[in-house]
Amino acid sequence: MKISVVGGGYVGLITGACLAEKGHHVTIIDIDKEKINAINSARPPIYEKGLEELLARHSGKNLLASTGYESVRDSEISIICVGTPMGEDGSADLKYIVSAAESIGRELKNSGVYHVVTVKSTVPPGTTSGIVVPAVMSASGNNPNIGFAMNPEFLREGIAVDDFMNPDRVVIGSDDKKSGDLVESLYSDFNIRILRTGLVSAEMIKYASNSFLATKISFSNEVGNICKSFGIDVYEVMEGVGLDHRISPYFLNAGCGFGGSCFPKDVSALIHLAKSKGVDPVLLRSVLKVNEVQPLLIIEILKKRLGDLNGKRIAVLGLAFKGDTDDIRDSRAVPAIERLIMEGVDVHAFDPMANENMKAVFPEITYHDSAAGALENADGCLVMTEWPEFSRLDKEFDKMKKRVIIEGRRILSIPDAEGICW
Ligand SMILES: NC(=O)c1ccc[n+]([C@@H]2O[C@H](COP(=O)([O-])OP(=O)(O)OC[C@H]3O[C@@H](n4cnc5c(N)ncnc54)[C@H](O)[C@@H]3O)[C@@H](O)[C@H]2O)c1
Ligand SMILES: O=c1ccn([C@@H]2O[C@H](COP(=O)(O)OP(=O)(O)O[C@H]3O[C@H](CO)[C@@H](O)[C@H](O)[C@H]3O)[C@@H](O)[C@H]2O)c(=O)[nH]1
Repeated sequence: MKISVVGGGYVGLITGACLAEKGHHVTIIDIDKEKINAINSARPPIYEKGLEELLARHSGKNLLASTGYESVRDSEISIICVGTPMGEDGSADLKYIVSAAESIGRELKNSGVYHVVTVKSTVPPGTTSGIVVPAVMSASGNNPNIGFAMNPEFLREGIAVDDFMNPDRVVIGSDDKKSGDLVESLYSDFNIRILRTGLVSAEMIKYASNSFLATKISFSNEVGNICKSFGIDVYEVMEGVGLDHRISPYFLNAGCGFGGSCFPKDVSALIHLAKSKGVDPVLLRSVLKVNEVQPLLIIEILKKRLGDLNGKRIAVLGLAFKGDTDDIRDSRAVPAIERLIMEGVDVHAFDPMANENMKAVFPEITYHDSAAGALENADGCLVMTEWPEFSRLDKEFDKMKKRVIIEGRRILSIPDAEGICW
């Protein structure tokens, strides 16, 4: 099938590359020229396991990239994957969605070929029918050959290719059968459960899924904080809790909280949606509250161990919002470093992949190429990201003045680290 993917970020690029791997002819459209050039030269603009190989196999062949929307006219499906960032009031900002929908609509003017516009971006319920449909229809001169669908994406960064290729489920929302059927045909050889719903349910499933996962994490963190005060190991507790198949063992890892481009943004958007209808989302508000406080707790523990932090040298290991990515969006390291700077700390940071990205946020701190470099002469150390390579650290901590090590993620394998909530 000929497919146009609009937006070549994490979701669009993975979607495009994976659909090319499935044999489709894909054009990725993005307004960012650098990204387009990178994709066309088979250079991944983001780090994602397996992406380089996919681009090497398909770029310039059945995977093309362009800053123009011309390919839409020739495609049977366009998939909107542009960003829906958090607005100032916590709501989802839909300006990129509107502009993408209008551009798609313009290309479909007078086209006699049936085309389905599919929204994959995370959007509030009602967006596809209330914003995308009118924008496309008006720009296309009310072309009757256009259908609409909503196909939320559940991939995780770091293992995005594997998640896209082997999802737990595919959700396809449509208000007419023909549109949904065409999108479903994209997944015909995926051998997984496909759930067909209306447009608004598909949109809401994404928010409810992310909010539930975020709730599991905040719940574990709260239980962890209680456990720590009793000297109980929350990881042992959650192992026991997660053995109940009604709960499952996943997303119960306590620590310094959830970051990333999705959980904080999507929980905030759902809170905003609830309030707009006069519903008070008590639980979701608490999920965010626990998450805001959690990274600051690690600083409190550090203070208990070291006293006044002013002038102290502190190593921060891990800047990415989780392991296996260079993405720092809403990383829990950000509020922690902000607080350290406020306390007058000399911050020495290391991340295997995210140093460069963090330099744009905190140009004033010192970055190192290795954990050992950051730990040299440090008074204390905070571990903020679950990078697997941190589990091999031990002798490196001997470079510190004294081994005062606080973990925000359960990743170290040394006996003398103190956990944030264990
Ligand atoms: N990142 C994830 O893990 C993930 C997973 C599932 C769903 N989502 C959702 O998918 C959507 C995209 O997220 P992302 O992380 O890929 O965002 P991103 O910021 O990495 O990428 C968005 C891309 O869209 C491009 N863009 C913006 N306006 C455009 C336009 N008018 N035409 C063409 N391109 C345009 C930008 O240049 C950018 O490259 C969001 O709604 C997000 O919530 C993200
Ligand atoms: O038990 C856990 C699991 C995760 N995290 C943290 O939660 C955040 C998010 O992790 P993860 O869900 O693995 O990463 P994302 O790539 O943000 O993926 C989430 O957000 C995506 C965007 O919507 C969804 O598609 C995915 O299904 C959803 O897992 C990270 O900071 C993790 O450190 C924990 O603290 N404890």
